[in-house]
Amino acid sequence: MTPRKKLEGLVAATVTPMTPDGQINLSVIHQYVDYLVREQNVKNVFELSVLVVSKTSVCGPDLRSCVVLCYVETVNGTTGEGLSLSIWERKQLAEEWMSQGKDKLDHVIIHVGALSLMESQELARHAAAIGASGIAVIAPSFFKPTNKDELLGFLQKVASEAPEIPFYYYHIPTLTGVKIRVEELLDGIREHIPTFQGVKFSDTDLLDLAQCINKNEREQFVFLYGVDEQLLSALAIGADGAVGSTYNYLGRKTNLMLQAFAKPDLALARKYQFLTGEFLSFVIKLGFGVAQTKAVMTFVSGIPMGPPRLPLVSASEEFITKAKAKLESIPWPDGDFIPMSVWK
Ligand SMILES: CC(=O)N[C@H](C=O)[C@@H](O)[C@H](O)[C@H](O)CO
Ligand SMILES: CC(=O)C(=O)O
Repeated sequence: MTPRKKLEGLVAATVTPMTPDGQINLSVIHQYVDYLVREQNVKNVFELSVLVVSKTSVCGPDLRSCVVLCYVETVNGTTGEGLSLSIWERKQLAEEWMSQGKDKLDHVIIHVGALSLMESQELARHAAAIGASGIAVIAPSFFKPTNKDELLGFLQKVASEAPEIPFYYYHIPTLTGVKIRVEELLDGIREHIPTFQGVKFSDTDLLDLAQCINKNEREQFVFLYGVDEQLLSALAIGADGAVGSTYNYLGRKTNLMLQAFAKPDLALARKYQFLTGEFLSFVIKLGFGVAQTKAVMTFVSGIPMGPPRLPLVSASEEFITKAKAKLESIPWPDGDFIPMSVWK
C-alpha cells in the first residue's frame, strides 16, 4: 500500500467474483481494481476534495492530508459474501486484492468476522501478515453477544491477533441481529482494543451515530456510514465517509455529492442523494441484495461477477432489464449518464 492516509471518503464494498459454476474467480480482480480506480475515478475527482467539513477539528495543522480522498475497498464483507466463503477462499481473495491493489488503492480493509472466534483470529493474523491497511469485524450472529461486554470480549480477542493494524467494528444489526448500541460499545473501547480506529455504521439509527461522533471527538475515531441511500444525512451529523455496495458503480456520482456537500451546495448534494435514492428505492421494490448488486456491477462494468453463492440466487433477467433501464434513465445533474460496460 502507498503511505497510509486517514480513512475517509468512499469505500467500495467489493463483491466476490465467481465463475458460472460458483468458484471464486480471482482472475478478474485486476480488472476490478482498475475499473474502480479509473471508471469510478475517485482519485482524480478528489484531488481537490471533500469532507474537510467534518474533520477540521482533527486535521490539525496538516489540513492537506485531510483533503485528499482515497479509494479503498472492503474485501470479504457482506457484499463480498464473506460469511459464505471458506477460510481458504477468504485468504485467497484477500491476497489477490492486496497484490492487485498495491500501488493503486490507498486502503484495503479486510473483513475477518466469522462465527468461530478461532477462524476470525486466523483471518486477522493472515490479513496483518499480507499487509492489509486494517481489519473489520461484524458481531457473531448465530450465538449472539447479548450485551456490550460479550461483544467487546469477542472483538478484543480478534483485534489482539493483529496488534499493528487498525481495527474497525462493522455494525450491521439488520443482518447480524446484534443491536447493541455503538455509543455504548465505544465507551472506553481503546482500553480494551488499543488498535480501535472506527466503525462501519450500517444502520438507520442516526441518533446512535450522532452520539458516537459527539462523544468521541477526542479519540479521532473514523465513522463510515453504510446505508448508501441516506449518506447525506450521516454526513450532516459528521460521518467521515461511507462504505457501501453502490460505490462500485455509483462511486463517481456519490463523490460529486460529497463535493457538493463540502462546498457547501446542499441543494446540489440533495439532488444526487435523491437520484441515488430513486434508483435504490426502485430496485429495492424489485428485491435487492448482493445477488442483484453482482448483476448490476456486471452490466455496468462489463466484468463478469458471476452468480452469488447459495442460499443467495442469481438476479432474474427481468430484474436486470428493469434495473439497467432505470439506471440509464436517471438525469444526473452533471449531465453524464452512467457509462455501461465500457470496460473490457
Ligand atoms: C445491507 C447491506 O448490504 N448494506 C450495504 C452496506 O452496508 C449497503 O451498501 C446497501 O447495499 C445499500 O445501502 C443499498 O441498500
Ligand atoms: C457493505 C459492507 O461494508 C460490506 O459489504 O462489507
